[in-house]
This record gives sequence, C-alpha cells and structure tokens, in this order.
Amino acid sequence: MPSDLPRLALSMGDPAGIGPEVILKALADPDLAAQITVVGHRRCFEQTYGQLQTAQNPSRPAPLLHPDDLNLLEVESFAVESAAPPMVLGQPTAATGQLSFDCLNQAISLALDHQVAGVVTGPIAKAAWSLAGHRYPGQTELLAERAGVTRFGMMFVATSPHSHWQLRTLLATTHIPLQSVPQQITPEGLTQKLALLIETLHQDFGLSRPKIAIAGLNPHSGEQGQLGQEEVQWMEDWLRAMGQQFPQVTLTGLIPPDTMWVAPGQAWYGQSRGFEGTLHDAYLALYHDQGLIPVKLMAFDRAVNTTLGLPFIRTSPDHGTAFDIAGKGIANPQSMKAALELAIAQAHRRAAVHLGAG
Ligand SMILES: NC(=O)C1=CN([C@@H]2O[C@H](COP(=O)(O)OP(=O)(O)OC[C@H]3O[C@@H](n4cnc5c(N)ncnc54)[C@H](O)[C@@H]3O)[C@@H](O)[C@H]2O)C=CC1
Ligand SMILES: NCC(=O)COP(=O)(O)O
Repeated sequence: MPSDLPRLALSMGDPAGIGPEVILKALADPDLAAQITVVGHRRCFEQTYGQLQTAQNPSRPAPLLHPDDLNLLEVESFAVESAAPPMVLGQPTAATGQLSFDCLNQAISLALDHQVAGVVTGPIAKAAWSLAGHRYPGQTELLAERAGVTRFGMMFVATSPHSHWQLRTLLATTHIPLQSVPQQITPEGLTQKLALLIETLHQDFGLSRPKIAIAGLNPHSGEQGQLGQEEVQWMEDWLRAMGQQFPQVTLTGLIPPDTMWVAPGQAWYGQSRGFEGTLHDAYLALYHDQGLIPVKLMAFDRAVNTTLGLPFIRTSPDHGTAFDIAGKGIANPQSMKAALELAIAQAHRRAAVHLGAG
C-alpha cells in the first residue's frame, strides 16, 4: 500500500451493536484509499463475522472483510472475554460499554501522538458507557476533553446521491434536554459556533465566502414576539452584529425552522421548484432534533457526523448502535463508508494546505 495514503484510526464502537458489522462491510470496499488501523477486539469481530455468515441471505451475501485481514490494534477486554453468559449481539453491558470506551481512547491517543491524521468512530451507546461508569453525553465530549479543547461543535455532512449537492448542518446545542435549550443558547455560545463553522467551511471545504442560514428558535421565528421572545429580545440584534463581524460571509436568518429545510430538501432530490436562490452552504440549527430530523429524513443512510474544533479529524456514521438489528446481517454500511471517505478527503485537504504553508 502506498505510504502517502492518509492514516486513520477506526474505533470499533460497542461490540454488541452494528459497529463491527458496518466496519467489516465498509472495509471490504477496495476503493477506500487510506491506511486504516482498526482499534478493537479481535474476538468481537470474529463473533460478528461468524454470526453474519449464518444470518446473511446466501443468495445475496454482502462483501465482508475477514477479521484476519483487518489491520488491528488489539484492545484487551478480560470482562468481555470472560463474561458469563457470553456477550450476545444486541445486548449491551457494562463490559461492552467499557470496551467501546477503551477503543475510542486508544484511537484518540494515536491521533494525539500524530500517528494518524484522524479518528473515525464506530457507534457507541451512551447508556452502556454510563453502566461502565463513564458519564459523557457522547463521544464528542470525550474527544474534546482528551484534545484539551473547550471550543468544539457537531456538524453533519451528507452528499446527495441524486444531485451531488452537499448538506452541511451544524448543531448549536447537542445532547441536552429540550427544556434546557432556551437557556443554553446564548449570544456568546452562538458566536463561538458560528465562528467555528466559518473556519471549518474555509479549512475543510474551501469556502472562503460562504452563505450560512440560521434557524429561529420558536415557531415562525417568534412571529415578532407573539410566539416566543428570544428572537426579538436578542437574536435579531446578535445576527446583525455577526453580519458586521464576518463581512465575508452571507448570513440569512432567523429563518422559520419549519421552512428552513424546504430548499435543502429540493436540492437533495435534484428538484428545482423556485427555491434554488435560497440555498446555503451550511445550516446552523439551534438544537439536536431541529437539525437532525431533516438530516436523517434526507440522508440517514449516508450522513456523517464530524467534530469541529479538534486538532485532528473526527468523523462518524450518523447512526447509532442499532441493537435491534445487530448480528442480523442487514446493517447498511453506507454511512460508515461516507465517514471514512470524508475523513480521507479532509486529510488530503489539510495535508495540501500544510504543504502549501510550509
Ligand atoms: N455515533 C454514535 O456513537 C451514535 C450513537 N447513538 C447511540 O446508539 C444507541 C441507539 O440509538 P437509536 O436512537 O436507536 O438510533 P440508531 O441509529 O441506533 O437506530 C435507529 C433505527 O435505525 C436503524 N438503523 C440504524 N443504523 C442502521 C444501519 N446502518 N442500517 C440499517 N438500519 C439502521 C435501527 O435498526 C433502528 O431501527 C443509543 O445509545 C444512542 O445514544 C446514536 C447515534 C449516534
Ligand atoms: N446524535 C448524534 C450522536 O448521538 C453522536 O454523538 P457523538 O457520540 O458523536 O458525540
């Protein structure tokens, strides 16, 4: 394999979920041009592989890499190996949570030691991490903590198979209760997310003069205060100030959240029905489900979650552990493949910028 290919670490995720399956399926693609170190536990991959051999439709077997062909950094797990009863796919435990936590930590260490350009993460279950005593809202927060950054963001990127248009959605807040959202959205916090988005669009997507759409919080963006106060109390002033702070950026907002996704939806499906002029390079959603319901509606099978603000690349499939289908052979690897492809593209872009600067 040519040594100038990007180096990536790929963490296994929760072994009771579909992480090992989508990894074995995604890595069976010979076109993935990267040196990928899988950070995981061999026996877990073997268990998934063995189960898929019997579960798969024999007339249409999906290509599957054999665990022996993985470039594997082994993560020990006495708890999983000696579990009684043995690990069952679809049933997470404290031991599977601990192993997925350890895999991510080792993958992060590779990135912090500059042995890889980035980390692609298999899906973990936050509840299994919690069973193992690790209380994080998600992998993002552990990545940020280990990297020593307090300024970070969760963005979803998806490229349409219909039109090749790319949807980019940054979430201003993530894994918090809905009732905390209005308090958690502040001018300082929003400014930080917007600045991070602008930097990322430049660094990773080559967009130096982007158009960014920003959603309102309330129905109809508050309808001039009748349906919510945040927009008139401070968000409109904040947006005007951002226009002055970032004159190279076209900011549109505060867009009523229900209509913000009409133009992206039409662009995604390659339809032109008069909304083309309102398309943006990126969308800032104010809370998790405001951004992720449209993303997953359009692109659940191929969206990629990427963490902004880290000193290395991090991408992940948009889906979770899918315990309900683990071991059945029906998990779609497309989002995992897209996560690997985006990490590869970002690694090339950052290397080129680095060379240009050096
Ligand atoms: N990147 C990560 O680590 C993520 C982890 N999660 C975690 O995953 C766990 C389960 O979360 P859910 O909300 O149930 O979401 P989920 O994405 O695991 O599953 C939602 C539905 O989509 C299906 N599904 C998911 N991925 C699929 C695939 N590749 N192919 C075919 N069908 C697929 C599942 O069978 C299920 O019916 C939770 O603990 C959650 O915190 C959720 C999202 C991302
Ligand atoms: N909804 C996105 C999600 O759950 C992934 O979070 P993270 O584990 O990447 O922080």
